Amino acid sequence: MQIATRLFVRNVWLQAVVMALASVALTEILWAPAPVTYHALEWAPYDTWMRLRSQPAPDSHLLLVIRDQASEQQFGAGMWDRSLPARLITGLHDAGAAAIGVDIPLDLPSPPNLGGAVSDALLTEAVTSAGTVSYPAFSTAPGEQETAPSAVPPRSFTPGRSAIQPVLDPDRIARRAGLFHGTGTDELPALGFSLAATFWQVPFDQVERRTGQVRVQNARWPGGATGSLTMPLDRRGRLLLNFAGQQRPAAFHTITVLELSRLLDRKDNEALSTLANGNVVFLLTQPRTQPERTLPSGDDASDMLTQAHLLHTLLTQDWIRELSPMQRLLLTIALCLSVAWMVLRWPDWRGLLLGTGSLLLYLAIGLVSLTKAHWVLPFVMPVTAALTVLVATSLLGQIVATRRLALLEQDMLQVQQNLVAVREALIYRETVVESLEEDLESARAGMSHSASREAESTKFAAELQLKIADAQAQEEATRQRMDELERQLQSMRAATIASAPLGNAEQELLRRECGPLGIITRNAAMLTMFRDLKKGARTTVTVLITGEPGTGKELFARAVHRLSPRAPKPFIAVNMAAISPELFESELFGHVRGSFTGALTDRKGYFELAHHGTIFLDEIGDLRLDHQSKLLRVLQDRTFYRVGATTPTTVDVRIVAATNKDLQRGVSEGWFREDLYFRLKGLVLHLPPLRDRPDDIPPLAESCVRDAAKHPAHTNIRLSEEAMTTLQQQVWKGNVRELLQCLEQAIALSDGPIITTADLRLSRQPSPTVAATGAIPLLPDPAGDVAVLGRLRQHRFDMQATAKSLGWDRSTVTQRLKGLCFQALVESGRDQTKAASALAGDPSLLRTVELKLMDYYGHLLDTITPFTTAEEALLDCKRRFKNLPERHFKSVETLVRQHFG
Ligand SMILES: Nc1ncnc2c1ncn2[C@@H]1O[C@H](COP(=O)(O)OP(=O)(O)OP(=O)(O)O)[C@@H](O)[C@H]1O
Repeated sequence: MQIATRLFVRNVWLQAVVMALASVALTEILWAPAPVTYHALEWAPYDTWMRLRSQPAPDSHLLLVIRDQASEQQFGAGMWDRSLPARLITGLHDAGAAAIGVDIPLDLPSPPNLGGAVSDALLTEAVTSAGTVSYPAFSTAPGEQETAPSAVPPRSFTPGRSAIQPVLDPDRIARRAGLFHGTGTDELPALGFSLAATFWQVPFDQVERRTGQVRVQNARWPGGATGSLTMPLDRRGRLLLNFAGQQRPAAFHTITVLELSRLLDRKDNEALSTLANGNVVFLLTQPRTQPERTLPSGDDASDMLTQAHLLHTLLTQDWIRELSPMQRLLLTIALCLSVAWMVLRWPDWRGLLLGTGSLLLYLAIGLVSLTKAHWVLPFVMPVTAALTVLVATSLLGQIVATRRLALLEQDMLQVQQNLVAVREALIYRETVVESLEEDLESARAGMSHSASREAESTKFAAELQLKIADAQAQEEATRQRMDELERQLQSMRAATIASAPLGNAEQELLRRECGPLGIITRNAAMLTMFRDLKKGARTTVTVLITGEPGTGKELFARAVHRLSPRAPKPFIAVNMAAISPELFESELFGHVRGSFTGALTDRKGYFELAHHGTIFLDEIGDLRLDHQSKLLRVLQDRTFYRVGATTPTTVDVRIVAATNKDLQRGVSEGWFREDLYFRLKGLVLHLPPLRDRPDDIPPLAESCVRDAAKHPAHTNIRLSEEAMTTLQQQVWKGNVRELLQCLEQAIALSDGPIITTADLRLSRQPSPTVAATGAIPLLPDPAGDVAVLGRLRQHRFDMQATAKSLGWDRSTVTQRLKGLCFQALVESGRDQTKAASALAGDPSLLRTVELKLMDYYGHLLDTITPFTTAEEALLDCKRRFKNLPERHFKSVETLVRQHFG
């Protein structure tokens, strides 16, 4: 479960997939109870397009013979005697009609008053002798009896009995027609399809039926060309209709029954041939009866008319295609996936914008594909699922961010624990190496004293050397592991710093707003000040920024300008302390030509250069009193005289001033004019020094290192955790400027990708920890032991790093620490914890020092235990600890005597 959560929290793609699938499933469930609304909305674009598109020309091979008022006046208003259609069919057949469709169900007999069996016989004879007539089979089952293309081998059809029922969608609109209806021996072709096949002269055994399509081989077109064609059907064998015109009979070529009858009466063979020869003729002779179907245009139509639209679609071969359910589902998932990914990838307003943009793009593609390529893309499901995913993913983004942070902290803790364990292992390995080296030294010393056992001693020394090499390799491996863990921890820290939002939402927002202005801070007081700055910037109020050097006064002054409506106009920064007194007026207010020697041309002063913009009067507290009065005038009414000018100049400038002096004190001590002070004191921002906001050190340092990493020379450069701690402990008198300079130097000097404490070169300014704890009363410092201890603490008792920073070899540092440990043990009455804590200074280093101390003392005890007297033991210790500074050997002596005493 834990693993799955971690995987989910860390993998944006996984989150996107889960969100997309969940949203699609949810949307399916939500729409399930409302199929009618769903269908109406889903097909709204298609229906609208069918209604509004420019009307395609009717197919020239399709003629509708319709029953109008004049025909009814002539032949009666109700059902007609079937001898009339019999006559029309024979006439049309004789005129060369390729196929004829009639709307009379021949299965049902005529009523006796309309000719009865005689009329039926006449019509049957006409139909049979024409051989190309299709008519509706009488069926009691209305509606949707279409069948999916089955595995039943294709049957042979002849024109004749056909089905005319359209397919109704759940919203009762007829948008499709099946090509076949019924099953098995009851199966009939749709009348429109039957007529098309007759028109193409396709024997029905040439019709191949497959899932999703019907293919017709050897179709013959007017003019003699032959070929095959494939009709795209849906899974249930239905063809989406491409309706002709306004979906009324008038959309086709038409002639009335009366007109046709008259042509036949007149035996106008030429006119008849023009109308019928080679064409399909639809005879609509029946009075309007129910049921009438609703078409996408909203018009009602008889089933025969719907068949005419099917025939029109087949003859024009202008198919409208739709996706299979699986394709629709995949498309919906793909859209949701892209929306979810964008929202998760950019968890701010950009994600929402891009997500919404993708949705709108999809809708646009859907409309273009329908109207230009005649593909119907799904609409309701993708839109609702994408909207669901947009909202749900935004919420998930927030939850995941919090969870990710919690996991990161958990991981960090784990890595920290590993680091502690590896550090301890390193200390152990260092000690092993050191002890072996001492043993080797001692063995070598022993060799010179007893020449008789020289061979044995040499062998022992060689063995020791091998052991040392092995121990050193292990130490190196442990050190590498530690470096790796430190790097890992470092990157986690960076991630936490970068991603951890501030607890307070308003402050978090302010923190983000600071970023683009170059201001990096997480400090609550600074952020509150930035909020005031933002408000003040919109007005023209004079802003006075105070604070120690390097706290960011100029940065804030620039922010005032950039957040004000004057942002596009100039920002002129003037260092008041740097202007020479003689040129003060000329620099600030400008001069006219010839006003003094060297004034060769007219020149604008800073105030004029800042016209409509902002003038930043830096170091205003350093202004001389006489200059203060000159400045006061311009601050009062924005008017001044150029040097040598007789007319005043007026400017429109926003004034921002800064100083690191206490102007209030200046007023009371008389070196700053009170009236000028009050003039400047519009909005006062006092920037706290860095020591009062240590929480700003990590983000400032991170940002500086991140900027450096953009440079190819420093790719992947990082700050070690230890270096970061050192930075936080440092007193930064020069505030942010000094911190940044220190880091820039460290970046330039660092040898590898990790900036270490040593790279910071902070030795001249020891950390408060060292400074505060450096004076260990037990250790007089004639030989610099305090300084060495300070350096050891600075490098967290890492011998190698300390030695490197001091420019010594490691064993010298080891001997110093060993001596210090023995001395501390003596002073603490052999209380190891007390001694270790006196040396560690910082509680976080206690464990490391304790381990070292225990090892050193243990080794001493191991050395002396085999002896029976202190003198004998000391003799051996002299040899074994010969590199220990003499002053520390005294402590060894004391410890040995205490042991035997
Ligand atoms: N909050 C901050 N975020 C990022 N950079 C900062 C911040 N504060 C100061 N700096 C940087 O520190 C340096 C000094 O800042 P700035 O010149 O604004 O300080 P100042 O108070 O005007 O100094 P001085 O009083 O010496 O003129 C600049 O490089 C500035 O970009």
